[in-house]
Amino acid sequence: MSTTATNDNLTITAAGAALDDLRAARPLVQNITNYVAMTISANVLLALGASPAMVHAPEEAADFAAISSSLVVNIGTLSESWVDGMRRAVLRMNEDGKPWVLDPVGCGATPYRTAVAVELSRLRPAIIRGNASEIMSLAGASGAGGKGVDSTTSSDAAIAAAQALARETGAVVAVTGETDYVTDGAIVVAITGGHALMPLSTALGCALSATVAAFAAIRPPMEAAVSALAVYGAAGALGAENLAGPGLLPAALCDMLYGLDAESVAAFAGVQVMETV
Ligand SMILES: Nc1ncnc2c1ncn2[C@@H]1O[C@H](COP(=O)(O)OP(=O)(O)O)[C@@H](O)[C@H]1O
Ligand SMILES: Cc1ncsc1CCOP(=O)(O)O
Ligand SMILES: [Mg+2]
Repeated sequence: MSTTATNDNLTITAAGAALDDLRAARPLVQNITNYVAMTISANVLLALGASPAMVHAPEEAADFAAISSSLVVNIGTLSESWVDGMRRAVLRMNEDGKPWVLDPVGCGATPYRTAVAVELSRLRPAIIRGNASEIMSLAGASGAGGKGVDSTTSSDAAIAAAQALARETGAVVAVTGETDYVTDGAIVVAITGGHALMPLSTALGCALSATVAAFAAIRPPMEAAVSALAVYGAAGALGAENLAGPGLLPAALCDMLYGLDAESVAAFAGVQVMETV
């Protein structure tokens, strides 16, 4: 595994290679996620070739972190005991030098949710992945909008906030929408793919954050985030191709992730390095 992301690693070809490596490694991914997202996140990870486990109790969250390759922390249906489990798990991951991903679901919707998202973002996540309203709110940017857990803002409008958040936290930040963007505060990478039906099926963003955690187990943060978004975007585009609506999309997405190869990733998604500050 390379330890630094150069622009050579931030390509659609590198994303296809990362998918092969992920299937070979079969990492154990701990998920502290919400009630809505648990089943689709586990199915997406299994279809990709990773091993999911949903473990959030404060009594065991840190012990499970000790045996996991990576962790996703998702605040979708948070309560104080869950947040206690999150803190314990991330501290253990940090102690062991292993990556974890933050999904700040609904950041900005309530003061409690925002405060927890801000606190977790300062605990050194490797990657933060959210929709445009969540990332702008977490960055303290004006005009974040947001409607509960849904974005009311385009990802294009959130690029500067994502860069600022990356600089402030040291995390790689992935902001998703019609076009996805990944930044370490300097480089910005645009990822195309996906389908307009995806935001109409609940928890596909959460399952994407779990996917980002799986790739973080085998790649450094920039490359992990870009690869995960490209692979997921290709599977989403392929899966939604002949559907009448969003109902069957989660199943189609899993089928496409299961069968995806590097050629299909390159055909149905794109990766473009936009700028280096
Ligand atoms: N209009 C769109 N066109 C294509 N893909 C989209 C669109 N909106 C969201 N997606 C995709 O849906 C997935 C979830 O992203 P998003 O809807 O932004 O997150 P969340 O569910 O957390 O709000 C990502 O893979 C993203 O690229
Ligand atoms: C509907 C809902 N309510 C609380 S968490 C959640 C799922 C959100 O999933 P996503 O962020 O992937 O749309
Ligand atoms: Mg979300």
